[in-house]
Amino acid sequence: MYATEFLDLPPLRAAAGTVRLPGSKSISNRVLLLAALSDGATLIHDLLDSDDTRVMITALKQLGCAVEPQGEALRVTGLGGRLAVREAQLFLGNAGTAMRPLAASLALLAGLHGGRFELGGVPRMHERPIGDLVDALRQIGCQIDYLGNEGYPPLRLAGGQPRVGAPIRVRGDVSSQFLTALLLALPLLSHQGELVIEVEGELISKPYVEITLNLLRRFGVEVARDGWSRFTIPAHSRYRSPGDIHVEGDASSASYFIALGALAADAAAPLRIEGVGADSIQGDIRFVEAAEAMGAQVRQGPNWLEVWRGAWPLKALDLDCNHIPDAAMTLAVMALYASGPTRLRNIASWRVKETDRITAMATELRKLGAGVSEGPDFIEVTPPAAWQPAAIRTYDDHRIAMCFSLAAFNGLAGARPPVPVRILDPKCVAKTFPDYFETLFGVVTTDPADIPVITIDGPTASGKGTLASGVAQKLGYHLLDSGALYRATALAAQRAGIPADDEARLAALAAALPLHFDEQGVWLDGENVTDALRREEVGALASQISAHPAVRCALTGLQLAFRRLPGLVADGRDMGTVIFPDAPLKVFLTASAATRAERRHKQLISKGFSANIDDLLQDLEARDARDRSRSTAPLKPAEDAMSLDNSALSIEASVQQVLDWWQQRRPF
Ligand SMILES: Nc1ncnc2c1ncn2[C@@H]1O[C@H](COP(=O)(O)OP(=O)(O)OP(=O)(O)O)[C@@H](O)[C@H]1O
Ligand SMILES: Nc1ccn([C@@H]2O[C@H](COP(=O)(O)O)[C@@H](O)[C@H]2O)c(=O)n1
Repeated sequence: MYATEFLDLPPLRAAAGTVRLPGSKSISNRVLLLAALSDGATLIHDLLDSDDTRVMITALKQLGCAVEPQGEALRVTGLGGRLAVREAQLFLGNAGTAMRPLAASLALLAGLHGGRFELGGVPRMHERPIGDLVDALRQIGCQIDYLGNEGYPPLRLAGGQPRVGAPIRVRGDVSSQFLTALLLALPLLSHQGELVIEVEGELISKPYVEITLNLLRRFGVEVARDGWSRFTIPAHSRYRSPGDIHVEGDASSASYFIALGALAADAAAPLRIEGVGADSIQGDIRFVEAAEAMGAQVRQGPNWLEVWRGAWPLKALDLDCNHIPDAAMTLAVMALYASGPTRLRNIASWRVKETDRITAMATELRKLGAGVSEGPDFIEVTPPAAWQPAAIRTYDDHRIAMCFSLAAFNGLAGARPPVPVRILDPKCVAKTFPDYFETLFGVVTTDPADIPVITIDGPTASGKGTLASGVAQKLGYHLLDSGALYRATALAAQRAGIPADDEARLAALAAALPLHFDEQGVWLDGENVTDALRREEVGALASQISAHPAVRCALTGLQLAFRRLPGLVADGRDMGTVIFPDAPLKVFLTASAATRAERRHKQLISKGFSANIDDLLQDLEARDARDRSRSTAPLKPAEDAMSLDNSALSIEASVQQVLDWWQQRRPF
């Protein structure tokens, strides 16, 4: 997951490959609760692992429910409609799919068995209405108090005497989650008799209620429905665990990849999406129809989709989106690529989601140059006449972050030059799709020249690696320690007994190095050589063999391959001059020889190597002299490099300086 302050997406061009979707959030949290209310154990497969499911799991554990991993699945041992814990304070983050159903279930359980529960979340959760649900629960005798503002969480659920009686009336035109919460919880009271729920107003987001009914059925509760206005829970309904249950992929998350296929995949190599398809029980699967109406070509199987570009530009749309409220946000970004204005109607629920999504989408789309008009329940988007680079605010709303990533394809819509897109606070995607951006980068391609590179060159022990790693971490970029490639060649040569002057054999060795990098370090032929590479004699040998042009040539392709999305920070001697001469920021890092010898001394001692500071000083000066004087790719600043002497600068200050320079070069 990108836990950076922002993530810059360079202009993207094409998409192909296969995406495996994470589990559906709506299904995951409903299944967790139903499993917890049932008798016996339920083994849940393919559950979504995200912020919203984590708060639900934590809450269930606090309530005394056993939730344990079993292989790749999660085993939930239900409480059988009883209370194991009578008092708890539950933090539910910003998860509406946890807050509403837990509020209903715990209000009933607290009344039936005696209990006291407080439910709260992040500040935005305390701005999301829950009054209609509370009013419905009070009709049957639940005792619920508002601990903050009337009509909003946090809530206290304590006491009361829930009783079956007249039909329970609930509003259906603000959020369908109120009805879902009642449907999931009321079987707890059905030992007293049949329960009837009557919906006031036009029920919105009906497909989500269908998911609820479908899952209740899987857990043994058959709800009868009369249109969308009257629901009957039979007397003596009991939650029965189905034993095993599979969570299908998230259809709302599929929308970003369906859109991606429509924008940037070719018929010869469609984008394949696995986890949802024609058999999906999620309403957002109907996003497929909307995407097709805009021009997408789609082939589907029971649990997969293949999507590629059909009409181009996309066709403008005027659509009632009440049935796909979440996925419809993706349409608003697809609208940037349409032939005219696209109007999305009947989306008033956007205003009470993670943020006021109508206002947020309008504000951010305008930043890209789109014309946008909005009303209480609609948004109309006119594609930009001139695209602008934009830093997209995400409002702690995962869907805003994910759908705006699609704006990075503006080059396909004729933006000249194509503009990058900055996604602020990209980690908000953790709510439903923690590795969304990694998944995206796995199936998109761009012109390598569009992938930004920051080069950091300089003499031995000036702090290049430390600086490069600090900058890469802040930007979420990949890291290339090119010295490690020369050191690995040196180590392999030492082990193979190849002399330092045998250029041909050394080059052949370098060209076929069985080298692999991961979070644990550098692996040579399956052995972790991270520490071995740092030995001084390996560095000295690396300096000798790196003077051979054939060795340098053999390692060039490997270095270029590090230029991957979303960007690269590369350190070495010739990063800015030879390997990445087009890098938009080049830094030449220096420090006095004495300072560098002292730092290297400390570094070696801390790794358990013995070292003498005078010898180190001599060695590093000799190494620098050789690196500077060789004929191929000598150590020198690129003409357009920024010089940084960090002799008296802390690591943090050095990193900040480079980030400041980088920021000045960015168009945001
Ligand atoms: N600004 C700084 N202030 C103090 N110490 C630093 C600073 N920058 C780096 N160091 C320390 O100096 C040592 C050498 O740094 P580093 O390994 O990053 O240098 P390098 O230039 O990459 O070396 P090499 O030439 O071997 O690749 C490390 O122990 C690091 O923590
Ligand atoms: N781009 C590069 C990087 C390194 N070298 C040579 O390798 C030696 C070891 O590098 P470290 O950065 O790990 O110390 C170095 O002395 C250089 O001779 C290079 O030539 N080009």
